[in-house]
Amino acid sequence: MTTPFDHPDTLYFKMKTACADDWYRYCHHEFVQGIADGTLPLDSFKHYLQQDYLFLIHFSRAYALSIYKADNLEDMRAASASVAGILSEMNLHLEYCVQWGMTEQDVVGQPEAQANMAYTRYVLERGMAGDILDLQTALSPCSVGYAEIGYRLINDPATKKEGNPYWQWIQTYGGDEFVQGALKQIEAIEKLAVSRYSEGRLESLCQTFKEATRLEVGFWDMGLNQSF
Ligand SMILES: Cc1ncc(CO)c(N)n1
Repeated sequence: MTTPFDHPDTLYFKMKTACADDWYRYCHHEFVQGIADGTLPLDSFKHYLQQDYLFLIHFSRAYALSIYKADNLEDMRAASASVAGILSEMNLHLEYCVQWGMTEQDVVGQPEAQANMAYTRYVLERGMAGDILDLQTALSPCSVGYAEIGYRLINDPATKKEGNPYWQWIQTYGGDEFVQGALKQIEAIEKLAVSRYSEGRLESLCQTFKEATRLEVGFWDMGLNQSF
């Protein structure tokens, strides 16, 4: 399947293909398959979604750091729109939680799973220790990966649509708004690369991208196993 995310001459594509095996494990994880065919145990999804709510709180902090680290006002505005996008993505989670009789207070009162803490703090650390390109690289497996997954599931005829309890999730991440946000993220990296990329940085950037991708795999595992 050709996707809007795969332009071979982008830095994003270079970093993704440098960790192709990990990327495949992320995008084709058993958890994702269970969402696609509706067979994922509901308790795994509930655990995942509550953890993801906590994830998005820290993830929006990391995106907020990209406002601080931006090179110019235009990039600050774009980063600010991304923060707003994440804070509205959280509404999906709350809608599901309300159906399960949970309030926002119940969700934010949950302990944070280790896989969750590892991922969000890793991204924040890359952003604090590095520059804006390191930070945007650490953020990208999250924002682009979910769009790639959602886009594939929406367009795959094998995906169960009717009666799939996870269809709303698929629609959120495969929907136009999220996909456009992901394309903006790829563009943002391209734009930063003009002034900040040199070949000497490639290895370290690929490492950051790969670690974030592996942490995404760990996040699905955490959901599936309902672990803390
Ligand atoms: C763990 C994780 N990765 C990516 C996204 C997409 O924003 C999300 N909601 N959660």
